[in-house]
This record gives sequence, structure tokens and C-alpha cells, in this order.
Amino acid sequence: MAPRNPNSEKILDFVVNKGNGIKGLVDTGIETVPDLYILPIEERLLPNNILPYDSIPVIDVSNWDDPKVKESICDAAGKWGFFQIINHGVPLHVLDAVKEAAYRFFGLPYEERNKYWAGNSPTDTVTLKTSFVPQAEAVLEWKDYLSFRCSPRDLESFPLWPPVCRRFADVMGDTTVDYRKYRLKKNLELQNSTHIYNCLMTVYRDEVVEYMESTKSVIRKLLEVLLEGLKVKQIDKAREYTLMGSPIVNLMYYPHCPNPDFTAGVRPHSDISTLTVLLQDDNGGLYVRATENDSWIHVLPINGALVINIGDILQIMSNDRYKSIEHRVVANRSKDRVSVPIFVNPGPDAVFGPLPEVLESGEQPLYKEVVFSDYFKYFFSKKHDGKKSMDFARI
Ligand SMILES: COc1cc(/C=C/C(=O)SCCNC(=O)CCNC(=O)[C@H](O)C(C)(C)COP(=O)(O)OP(=O)(O)OC[C@H]2O[C@@H](n3cnc4c(N)ncnc43)[C@H](O)[C@@H]2OP(=O)(O)O)ccc1O
Ligand SMILES: O=C(O)CCC(=O)C(=O)O
Ligand SMILES: [Fe+2]
Repeated sequence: MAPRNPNSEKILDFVVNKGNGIKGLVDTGIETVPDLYILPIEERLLPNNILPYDSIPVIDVSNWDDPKVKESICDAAGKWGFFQIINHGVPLHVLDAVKEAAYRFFGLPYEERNKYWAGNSPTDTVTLKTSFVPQAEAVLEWKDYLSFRCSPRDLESFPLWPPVCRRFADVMGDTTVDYRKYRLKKNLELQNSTHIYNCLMTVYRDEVVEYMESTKSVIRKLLEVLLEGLKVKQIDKAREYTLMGSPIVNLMYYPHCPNPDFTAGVRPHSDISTLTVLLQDDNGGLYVRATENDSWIHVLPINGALVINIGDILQIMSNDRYKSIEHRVVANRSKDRVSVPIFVNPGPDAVFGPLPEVLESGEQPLYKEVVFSDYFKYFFSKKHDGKKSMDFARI
């Protein structure tokens, strides 16, 4: 990596080493995007490369047993790698609560956020980070995120997860207030007010766990349908561990950006999960690679919908029948964006490769068997780099 200029070094120190995150930098009132965040032109998402009339499929899953629903899911997984589901049964209030929890966490003062900064956190299961792998990135990503490991064993560390006051409206004696509008108006006062934190210490970890728990049956159903499409009759305990042994829930925060066209919220990448369930807010900004050259499709926010994407692991297990498609995020000029992905990952020591059911008719495997923690470490050893992680498993 080429040496950085002194100003970029200073910003890197503030954002990464001191743990202020990009949120801290935006709070200083910057009016332009610093060099450290400016992408070379060839890496930017240009308006000409966006396909304005295309969209990923939207599937109504109110009846999971309907063969047409199953077919739509498997078709979308093979053709698009991305789709949205509606009528999935996860209550709207659970979705809204976890998004609000993300806004609340990132609205905390530096001292409170910094308690969970990687290296400071009281538990390995919760870490606050910025960008992706800052030490390997010449240009950083415009995002901070609080990451929760959510396997059943990880949930034992629940008491160490961050407390934050939950219902500002109650504290202020107004239960009808819209939290987000309220937050914008009151942001400064709230940040300076330790009184409020002391007033009502409930826990926002509740929202993360509730979201994870309410979504579990949707994840299970999706995996059953997708594996049935690969001729797998039943998901036994061992397969369950390989498919969904160590989920990770992230609260992603993309603060408003003076010029989002110059920088990346998240660079083009594919997820390494089996699948990812993503809840986004209504600001938009997620783009999925289309089949045509360098074209991208915007994922339109739909209230109450969950965005589902196939990850590398399921592409590998299906021997390329299902596709793990590249996607990227662009921040917003005036609004802070949040999203909440659940990365449905194999257990760390699970070994995965193309499924025997897929290869039974003599098809050649395109991938070797890999241990998930090795794949994960490889993914986190370099910047987001399109679909390069899959080379780790390719024969
Ligand atoms: C974009 O697409 C994505 C993204 C992601 C993930 C996004 C994130 O934001 S994660 C960022 C925050 N977390 C981390 O950076 C740490 C992640 N590291 C790990 O999960 C693990 O360290 C590992 C890479 C999987 C390797 O684990 P291992 O080799 O077993 O060794 P240790 O790290 O020393 O583990 C100690 C101990 O804990 C157990 N353990 C580790 N990880 C997990 C886990 N994820 N779930 C449950 N348990 C875990 C480990 O087994 C050890 O236990 P022992 O009993 O053996 O001591 C994701 C997906 C995308 O698509
Ligand atoms: O924030 C989003 O919409 C997507 C984030 C994402 O792709 C990721 O974290 O892997
Ligand atoms: Fe992703």
C-alpha cells in the first residue's frame, strides 16, 4: 500500500486508533470528504451504471408450503442471488425496534460507544468497528458497525452487552413522539445529557435478541426451501451447524456524507455467509450487481420487507446453482442510514463443500472442502474485493 499523506494519517489516527469512527469525524462538522475516503474514479458508482428500471424479485412468503413460493425462492437464488420477502411473520415493531436501537447506539457520546471499540469491549461477542479492514485498505469505507456474535453459546455473554436507555419518549413524558424526528431535534442535548442515561437504564440488547429470535424461523424456512431445491430431504443437527451454527448480527451505521459519490459505504463484495437477512431503513443506498457488465440495481426499501441474499457458502454447497452476488452501499448526503444484517454463518469449525446430493449424478465439484474459520480469516485479511474470497475454496 502506498504511504498516506500526513493529513490522512491524522484522520486515520482519530477514526481508527482513537476509536472515534467515521461517526466521530462527521460530528466534527467536516464539509468535504477527506482524501482517506476518496475512491479512485474507476471504483465509484457512476449514474450511467445504474439500471433505473430493474429491481430484484419481491416474494410473498405468507404460505411457505405453496410450491410456487418455493419455486420463486429457488429461482431467485439461482438467477439473482438477491430477493426481498414480504409477509414473513416477523412483527413490524420488532424490525422498527432494532433499527431504532442502531440509531440510539450511534447517538451515544463517544465515551459510551468507545467502551465497545474492538480491544476495549468487555466481551468478544460484541465489537464496535469502522470501515472493513482499515489496516489493509488504502481508502476506508464510510461506515461504523456494532457486531454481535449470536450463537446459543455467545448469548451467555448477554449481560455484558451494551446498555442504552430505551425509551427516550418515556423519559421526556411524551409517548407519542416519533423517535427519529425527536432524535434529530434533540441530538445535541441528548448527547450531553448523562441525566437521561441514568434515568432509564433499560437494555437495547433486548432488541437485538428479539430480532434474532423472531427471524430464526424465517431463516430455517428459507434454508429448508433452498436445500430442498438441492435434493436435500432434511436438515439434521450436523447440517444445521454447518448452515447456521454462528450467526452474526450487525448494527450498521452510515452517517450522512458531504459527497457520497466519491466514497463507498461498503465496497463491492459478496457475503461469506450461507445467507444474509438484511433489514434496511427507508433511505436506500444498497446496490446489487446486475448480470450485464458493470451495471447495478438499487434495492428499493419496502417497509416491513427483509432483503435476502445468498452468500458464498451456499454458492459453494450448491456447486454454483445458487449465486452469491456482489453488492455495495452508497451513503446518503443528508441522512444517516442504518441497516441490520444477520449473517447466517456456519459454526467456526464446520467443514463445508459441494453437497453430496448435488454431486450424486457425477457432476464435478467446483470447490474443495474448507473449514469456515479459515474462510472467515481469509475474508478479513484483505479489503472488500468483489468475489475474490471464493478463490480460497475454488479447485
Ligand atoms: C460481509 O459479509 C459478512 C460479514 C460477516 C461478519 C461481519 C462482521 O462484522 S464480524 C466483525 C466482528 N467480529 C470479528 O471480527 C471477529 C470474528 N471472528 C470470529 O468470528 C472468529 O474469530 C473466527 C474467525 C471464526 C475464528 O474462530 P476460531 O479460529 O475458532 O478462533 P478464536 O477467534 O480464537 O475463537 C475463540 C473461541 O470463540 C469461538 N468462536 C469464535 N468465533 C465464533 C463465532 N463466530 N461464533 C461462535 N463461536 C465463536 C471459537 O470457537 C473459540 O472457542 P473455543 O471453545 O474453541 O475456545 C460475516 C459474514 C459475512 O458474509
Ligand atoms: O447496509 C447494507 O445495506 C448492506 C451491508 C452489507 O452488504 C454487508 O455488511 O455485508
Ligand atoms: Fe454484504
